[in-house]
Amino acid sequence: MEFPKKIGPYTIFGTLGRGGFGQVYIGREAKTLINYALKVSTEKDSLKKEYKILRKLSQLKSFMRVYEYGILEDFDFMVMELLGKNLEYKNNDSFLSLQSISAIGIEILNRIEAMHNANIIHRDVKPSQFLLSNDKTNIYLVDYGMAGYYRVNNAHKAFKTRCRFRGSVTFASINNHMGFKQSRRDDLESLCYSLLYLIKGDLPWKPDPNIQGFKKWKIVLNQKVNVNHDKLFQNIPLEFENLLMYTRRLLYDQAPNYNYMRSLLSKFATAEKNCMNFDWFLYPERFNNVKSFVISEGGKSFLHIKNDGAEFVSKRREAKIDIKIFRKKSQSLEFSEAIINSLSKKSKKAKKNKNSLIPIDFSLENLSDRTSNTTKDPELEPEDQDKIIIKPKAKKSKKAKKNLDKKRTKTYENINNLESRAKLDRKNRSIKSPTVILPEITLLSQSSSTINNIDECLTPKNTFPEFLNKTKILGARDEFNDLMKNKPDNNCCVS
Ligand SMILES: Nc1ncnc2c1ncn2[C@@H]1O[C@H](COP(=O)(O)OP(=O)(O)OP(=O)(O)O)[C@@H](O)[C@H]1O
Repeated sequence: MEFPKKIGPYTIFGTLGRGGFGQVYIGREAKTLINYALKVSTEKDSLKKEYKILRKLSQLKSFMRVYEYGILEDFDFMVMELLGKNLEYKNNDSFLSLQSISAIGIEILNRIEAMHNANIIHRDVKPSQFLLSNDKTNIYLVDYGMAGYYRVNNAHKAFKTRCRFRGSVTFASINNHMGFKQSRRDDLESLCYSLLYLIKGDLPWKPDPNIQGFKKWKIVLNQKVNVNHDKLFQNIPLEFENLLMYTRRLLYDQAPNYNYMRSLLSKFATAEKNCMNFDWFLYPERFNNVKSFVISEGGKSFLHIKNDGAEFVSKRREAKIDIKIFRKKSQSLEFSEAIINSLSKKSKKAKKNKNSLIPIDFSLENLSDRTSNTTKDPELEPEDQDKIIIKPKAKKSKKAKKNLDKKRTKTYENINNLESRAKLDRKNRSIKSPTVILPEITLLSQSSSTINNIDECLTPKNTFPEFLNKTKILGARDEFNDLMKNKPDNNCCVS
């Protein structure tokens, strides 16, 4: 696979993913030897909006850090924290357990809630956007290429019909298929399809690869609407059906009850710490294809040890570690706990300059370097973050620093000050979503009709524009149907 050898000061040595809007490469910063994920697009300015949104979100806990945006002659690029593998099933992957999937659902729900509280909707939620953190204790939601603001100046954006489809057809909400403007509910419906995919390993609706655009969306819409629910949720706990029905019944600008959704999922994620429900910690033997390890020394220098048969070879220098003990432990839950404990003590240890040992899958796809976490302090104020962009860890002479800065400003334009983040941050803090504690739904039968009488929303329905515009919506649906009959394959923007 061809890829550019160098982007700005980054040496590219692999591809992490390919999507509709460009490529994501793995690159190493020459001076600091820190690995990053670099998203590249040949379409001018196409990454700018995503970068701005990521700058805002990266101030929040458990969101990917983004470091800089560069403009080169042929393409734009964005430098991000390098994360682990995504949760889309590959050929030989064994399916995750219900316990693990529920925990993943809770994690992503937490990310979505935090994002919604920051006035942002994702509009492309799917398992390939769920990425493991480097220590595998956390799940991140990535790719904000389709994201946008659903609320501006504390007012929800107006409802609209005949909108362009956005997102991925398999995981899109029905309202998205219908051409209705997306809001918080659409992210949550897509989350439900993602969880269903993780449970079943597949979804029954299939876009035909030979059919593109408008027609593709029409066909999948029909499949989604007409799917037999008993079959769809066969052998799956009722809570997952409730979850989907709840998100489908949310109104356009209704504040979702994230607590209710979490309560449904938490029935299956029983371990005290959410990450302890993950299969890679519960059943490490299923995931023991770990080929190498990264050892951090006080958060500064790193050793890569390759598992070369029985021999362990350090890439840079010899490691003084009893690998046998480590391997033995890695097969057990005890080891998982050890990781988590070591992580919680990580910052203290870094200060004391003691060694910590973290296993990392060394395949290119999963390759990650914990140093990428150390470039920025997530606890810093956004203003301070700006000041230390790609700040090398190693101490440099003043002259060397000056030369490096000069070189960078020549190569690409840094646009980190595109907006006043401090202002946005203040706004964020003042907006809090209402929390509605609801009684848990107890269902007697598998039929979806049983949940029809339950009203999770305390806000009267007739205050929602969708209700007021019911006639308009029905009209739009008819219009949409007519359009689908007559229109050729265009008016689409999605994969
Ligand atoms: N920070 C990262 N660290 C590691 N891998 C990443 C990172 N960001 C993205 N990837 C990998 O690259 C893939 C594609 O990235 P992304 O979704 O951002 O690109 P895209 O062009 O918008 O894709 P799509 O069209 O599928 O939505 C992801 O599924 C993930 O596997």
